[in-house]
Amino acid sequence: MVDTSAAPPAPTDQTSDALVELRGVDKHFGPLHVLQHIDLTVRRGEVVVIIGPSGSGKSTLCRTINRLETIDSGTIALDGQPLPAEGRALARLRADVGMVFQSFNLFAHKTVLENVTLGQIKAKGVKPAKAREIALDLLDRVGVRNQADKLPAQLSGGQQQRVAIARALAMQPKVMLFDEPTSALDPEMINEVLDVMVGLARDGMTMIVVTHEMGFARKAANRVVFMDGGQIVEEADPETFFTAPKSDRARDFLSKILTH
Ligand SMILES: Nc1ncnc2c1ncn2[C@@H]1O[C@H](COP(=O)(O)OP(=O)(O)OP(=O)(O)O)[C@@H](O)[C@H]1O
Repeated sequence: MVDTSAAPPAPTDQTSDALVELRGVDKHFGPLHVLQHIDLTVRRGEVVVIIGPSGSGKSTLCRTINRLETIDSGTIALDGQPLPAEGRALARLRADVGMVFQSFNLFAHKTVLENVTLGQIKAKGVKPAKAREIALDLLDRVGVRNQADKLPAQLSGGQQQRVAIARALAMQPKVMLFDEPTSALDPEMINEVLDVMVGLARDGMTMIVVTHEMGFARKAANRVVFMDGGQIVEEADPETFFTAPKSDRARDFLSKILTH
C-alpha cells in the first residue's frame, strides 16, 4: 500500500541544474491551441506531477518532451541540449526519455524478459547476456522477476505495467515520463504500480507524472503543476497546492476531483 501519510521528500535544491526545460512552447491541433506558451523547468532528481481537467493538454505536453508530438514554436531542451526533430539524434533522445503510458504497449508474443532486453540490444547495442542480466535485475526491482518467462497476457494489468516500467528503465533514461500509468488498472493493482514509482522517486529518478493519484503526489512529488486550457495555471509544492490553491480554476478542479 502507498502510505499517504508520510511527508513528501525535501524539495530539490533550487540551484541544481535543469534537466528538462520548455520555453514558450506553443502547439495547435488545427484551430485548437492545445499548448499555450508553456514554460516548465524540471530539475535533476525532481518529481513533478501534472494534473488538470480532461483535455487540458497534459498528455500532449508529455508527448512533446520525447518528440512524439512536434511543436509550433518555442524550445525544449534535455540536459542542456535542444531536442532534435528527427534522425539518429532523435532515437538517442528517445532512449534518454523513458515513457510509460496508460496502456502497457508490451510485445504480446515476446516474453516478459524479452520485452525488457530487446530495446537494450537494438537501441543501445548491449550484448545479449548483459542485457539479460540488466533485465533480470530490473524485473526484480519492480517485483516481477518470477514472471520473466511468461507472456504479457499471462500477467495482471499491474504486473504488465511494472514490466513496462522495467523496460523503460532498461534504456537508462535521464527522465521518466508517466502518462496516467494507473488509470487503466483495477483498483487493487494501482498501489503496486505506485509503490514502484515511489521507490524510483526515492532513488532520485527525475520524473514527470500525469496522474490524479493525490496520494502519490503528496508522497513523492516535489511540485504539482496544474494545467487548464493548454496553459500552466499554477504550480506549487503538493501541500501548498492541495491545501491552499491560489487560482479559482485550481480550486474548482480540486473540489470536483476530491468529491469523486
Ligand atoms: N492528435 C490529435 N489531433 C487533434 N486533437 C488532439 C490530438 N491529440 C489530442 N487532441 C486534443 O487536444 C486536447 C488536449 O488533449 P490531451 O490528451 O493532451 O489532454 P489531457 O489533458 O491529457 O486529457 P485527458 O486527461 O483526458 O487524457 C484535447 O481537446 C484533445 O481532444
